Amino acid sequence: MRWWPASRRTGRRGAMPELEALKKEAALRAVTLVESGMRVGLGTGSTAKYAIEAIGERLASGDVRNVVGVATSDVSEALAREVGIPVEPLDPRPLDIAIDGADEIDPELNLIKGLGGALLREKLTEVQARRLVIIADHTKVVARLGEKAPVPVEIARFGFLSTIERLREVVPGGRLRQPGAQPYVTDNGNYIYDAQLPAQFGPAELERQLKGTLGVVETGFFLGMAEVAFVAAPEGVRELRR
Ligand SMILES: O=C(CO)[C@H](O)[C@H](O)COP(=O)(O)O
Repeated sequence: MRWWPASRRTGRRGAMPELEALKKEAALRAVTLVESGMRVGLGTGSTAKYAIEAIGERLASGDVRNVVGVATSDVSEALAREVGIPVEPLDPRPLDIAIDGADEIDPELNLIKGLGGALLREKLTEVQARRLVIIADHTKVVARLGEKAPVPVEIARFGFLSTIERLREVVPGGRLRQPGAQPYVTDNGNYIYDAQLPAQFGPAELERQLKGTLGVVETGFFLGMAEVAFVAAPEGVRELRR
């Protein structure tokens, strides 16, 4: 584990609320790993947004050249284009690096992702990255997954009530994500079921059971995928490795 004192990286803090400033610090640290010519997986969420903006700034200043992004959501693709990052669709070639946020990070760097709704495209993209770099503020670090966040499970719309019944046999607690009158719809046209994790469970076994449930498209468990996490706290940015 390594620390960078906050003052050495960003100097004076502005009026940005503290957590936002921390997310940005983590993002800026990760973006130093982007080099000219790289194909970069662009994550989704309020932390990944800072990384996308910073990559755009590095391209605009000429600090790096010929960087191409592969976006994990429609929102991130739009932002990437806005800040001048050329975007390509995902194809079978490996990505040099992917930079993304997370909802929870355990000591083994297993993750819960998908509270932002992009888990399927994130997993499809990031599994092809030579390095998955996670950026987060310190509130995302937990001793065990499920401490604070549910695990989002993307499910097909067709027959979703039946799928939820089957899911409840695996994880009794949980609910369909429904921010308003209608369920939340992912970029892929699916719904999300936010499953409350039992107190005792093995993430790999639960992932296997969830993936084996008819109607489940993908889960927000990202197990054994992240190489490093840059976690920003008031004391500085910690580098966590498995
Ligand atoms: O997995 C994600 C989106 O699907 C995000 O990376 C995750 O929800 C963290 O988001 P934020 O940086 O806004 O806290």
